[in-house]
Amino acid sequence: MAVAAVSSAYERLVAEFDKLNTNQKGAVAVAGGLASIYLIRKVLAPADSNKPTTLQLTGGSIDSAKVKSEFDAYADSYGKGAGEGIVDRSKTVQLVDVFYSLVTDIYEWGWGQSFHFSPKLPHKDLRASEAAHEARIAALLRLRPGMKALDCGCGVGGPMRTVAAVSGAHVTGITINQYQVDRATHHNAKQGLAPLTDVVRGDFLNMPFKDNTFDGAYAIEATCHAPKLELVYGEIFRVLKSGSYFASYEWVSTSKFDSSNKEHVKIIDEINFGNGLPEMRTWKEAEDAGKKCGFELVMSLDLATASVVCGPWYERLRMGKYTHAINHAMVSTVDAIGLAPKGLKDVHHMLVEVAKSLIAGGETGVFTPMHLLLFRKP
Ligand SMILES: C=C(CC[C@@H](C)[C@H]1CC[C@H]2C3=CC[C@H]4[C@H](C)[C@@H](O)CC[C@]4(C)[C@H]3CC[C@]12C)C(C)C
Ligand SMILES: C[S@@+](CC[C@H](N)C(=O)[O-])C[C@H]1O[C@@H](n2cnc3c(N)ncnc32)[C@H](O)[C@@H]1O
Repeated sequence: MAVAAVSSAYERLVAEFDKLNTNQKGAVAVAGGLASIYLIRKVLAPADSNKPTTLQLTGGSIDSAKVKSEFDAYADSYGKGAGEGIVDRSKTVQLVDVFYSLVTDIYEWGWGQSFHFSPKLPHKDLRASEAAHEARIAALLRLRPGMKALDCGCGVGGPMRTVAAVSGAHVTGITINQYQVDRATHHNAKQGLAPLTDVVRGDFLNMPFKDNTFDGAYAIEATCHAPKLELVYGEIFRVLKSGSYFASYEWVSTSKFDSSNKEHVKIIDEINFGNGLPEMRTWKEAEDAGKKCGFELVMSLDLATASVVCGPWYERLRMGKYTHAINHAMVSTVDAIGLAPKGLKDVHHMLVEVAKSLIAGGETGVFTPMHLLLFRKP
């Protein structure tokens, strides 16, 4: 029956195609050719051969048979009440580890090796704008050759490779997720940055480094995962040498957020769920957390509103909405025919939805993923 339906649809298409004039036939052929090339590259071998293909998507450190049950347990850990976030905060670190096993391949496949947003720069493409956002960190920390820097929550290492390459400093990255350690180490070696980088698996609330080890530290869109900001800022303070700087691009709610506005609360709830966040802090709470740990506040600035020459930070997500739909069809297909772990389509669906919530957070202005905080250890 399905075969008959496909064959009749095909015949109707051929009949419609026959009715077109020569120019229209040419245009359809070119469009069809380009669409096929896009799909073949994405499914079998994307342009950047370091990216996983659709057929290579995994559940990270999670056994493929357990992806569905781990995702369901992750989803159940979020409260249904307004603004609740992760109900049992003591499970945050473990849930974040699961979250990154579930999303890391999809992020690399659909976004790249830097798991953050960046302001788009004039006459610069996405990669150049991303690199500039990362290089700003090296400048703020005054890094130079011979120094040792810490990347707190390093993902698969996109930012650490830029920071090491532009500054010549050595960068140690820490992430809670073993799969990310393996990916980051692989990319570092492949890009010739092994001598200037190290990646360790560990909890940034309890880091395996001695007091006063680093000449600078940074966190890009990562400390938002801590159950309490003071816990991670306090650890960073401990491992930094005195006189050195800590820079963070923080995920926070802005002054426009109104906790009595149901729409605002819904947007933030959805952002928390689709991004593995225990809760959302205000920009003021983030500033205060750093000061409470002993840091001097040197700079506090929302980069989302500081400069929007080439459109807002969420434009890349808005532009990608058709690609996300095609991606969803591809992931659902490989999931259904058993070529990807069962449950991966649920993970992808969560990301399709969170893209909309992030755009809503940006459009209403209640949320920013790039509030720059620069602290100094006295
Ligand atoms: C800092 C964090 C992650 C920030 C971003 C890197 C990611 C936030 C939302 C992610 C995505 C949303 C939609 C996905 C799309 C449906 C899929 O087909 C391809 C990947 C996405 C574009 C994905 C990519 C990464 C994000 C933009 C958080 C976790 C603190
Ligand atoms: C959104 S990713 C950002 C990664 C990287 N900074 C980048 O911009 O590409 C957040 C990172 O924080 C890490 N992380 C979250 N909680 C952590 C914890 N308790 N200890 C160590 N790393 C953690 C995650 O594993 C992930 O690597």
